[in-house]
Amino acid sequence: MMVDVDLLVHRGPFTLDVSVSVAPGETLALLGPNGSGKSTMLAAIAGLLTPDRGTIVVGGKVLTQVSDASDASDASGRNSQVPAHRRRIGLLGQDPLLFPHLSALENVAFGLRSQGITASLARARARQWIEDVGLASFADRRPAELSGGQQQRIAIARVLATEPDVLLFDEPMAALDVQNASLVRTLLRERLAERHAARHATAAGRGTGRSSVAPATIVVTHNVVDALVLADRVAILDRGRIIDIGVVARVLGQPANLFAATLVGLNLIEGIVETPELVRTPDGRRFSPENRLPPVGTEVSVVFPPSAVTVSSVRAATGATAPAMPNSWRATLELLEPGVNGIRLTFCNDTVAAEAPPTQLLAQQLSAGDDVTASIDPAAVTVYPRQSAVPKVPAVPKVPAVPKVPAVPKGPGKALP
Ligand SMILES: Nc1ncnc2c1ncn2[C@@H]1O[C@H](COP(=O)(O)OP(=O)(O)OP(=O)(O)O)[C@@H](O)[C@H]1O
Repeated sequence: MMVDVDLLVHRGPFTLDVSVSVAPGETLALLGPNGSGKSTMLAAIAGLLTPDRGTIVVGGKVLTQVSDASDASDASGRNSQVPAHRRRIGLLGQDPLLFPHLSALENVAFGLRSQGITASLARARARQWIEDVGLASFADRRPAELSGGQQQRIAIARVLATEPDVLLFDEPMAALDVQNASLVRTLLRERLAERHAARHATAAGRGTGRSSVAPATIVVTHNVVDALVLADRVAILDRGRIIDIGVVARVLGQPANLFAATLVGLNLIEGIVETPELVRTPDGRRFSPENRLPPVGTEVSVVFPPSAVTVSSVRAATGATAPAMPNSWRATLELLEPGVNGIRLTFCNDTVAAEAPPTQLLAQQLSAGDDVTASIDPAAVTVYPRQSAVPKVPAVPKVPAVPKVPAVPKGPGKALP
């Protein structure tokens, strides 16, 4: 179902101030630095905390309405807060939080039972869901007899079985090793695609019949792979505000802020087009990329990979004066650390990073504290107009698409480790 969120939350000196809508069947990945307010936003949507002001509307039904700093349940009747357990919102964090004394099957059936479904029907549906997450032969085990990845898959079955109107995932893969994270991610993608195929549950004869509209999904993550695999749109949250939102390819493919750029392994500097061939940055760097530039005067983002930056010792440079050429600048090496494709170099008072093969650094005997000339390959520089404000991109209902080849085997005897 469509979820519309407009929130103001104060937590000590921190303020969350966000407004976002997610369409039925759409998955929004929420990315942002530590402490930017991602979990606070989910907690408010789930009804676990009352905002200082704002509204949360799901499928046209008002779940939270707080018009000022007064208590949400005040006597005036203007404000309202539907309790968390009556929200039809499925919340899954990095901890599966299964009941330890119940079997996997009973855990999944529990949520259905609490919706008033009879014991036998709840067990039948729970068994089907456990099959769907590839753990049919583990149905009678208790959580302590399951691996972390298996427990998380049972938790996914539990949350999906109740057919919530909104799904909230708070770093669901964060506690898993790489292999299990990949399995759970694939499983989530497939099960979400199924959920998003409208009326899937009803057509399959195991839905409650109430949920003919696909849920809106929000996934909080620090992992760019989660966004690429699961999301239709990405929102970047920074210090309690959404600083960018849009389709995954734009927000992560043409990053408009340092956080998104760093996440996808790129440098980003902001500048202004000074001449048809030249961009100048506020700190005086000049870039002359090979590609055509936007019109003179346009504020732009200059983006390039660390591997496109080469450094040479100023000691070794001939006639070493301040570099006058575009695409190069003086810097002081701060840190040398292992990188993805070599040694990663960072510089004093600079957000730019470089990456160089160890042999190149050894040949120059470079170490922290050395003054260097950094040069950039102009062919590797991308320049595009700067995103000045959060773009108004409407939530777009997703076209249902169920993957043809399930990556997670189903049914007894095919359970994954
Ligand atoms: N229970 C609380 N009481 C007071 N302040 C809190 C509470 N929980 C979180 N905060 C503060 O609210 C701000 C946002 O925290 P939140 O957990 O929402 O961020 P986050 O983006 O989810 O961070 P992370 O990526 O580290 O999980 C932080 O400044 C944090 O210190």
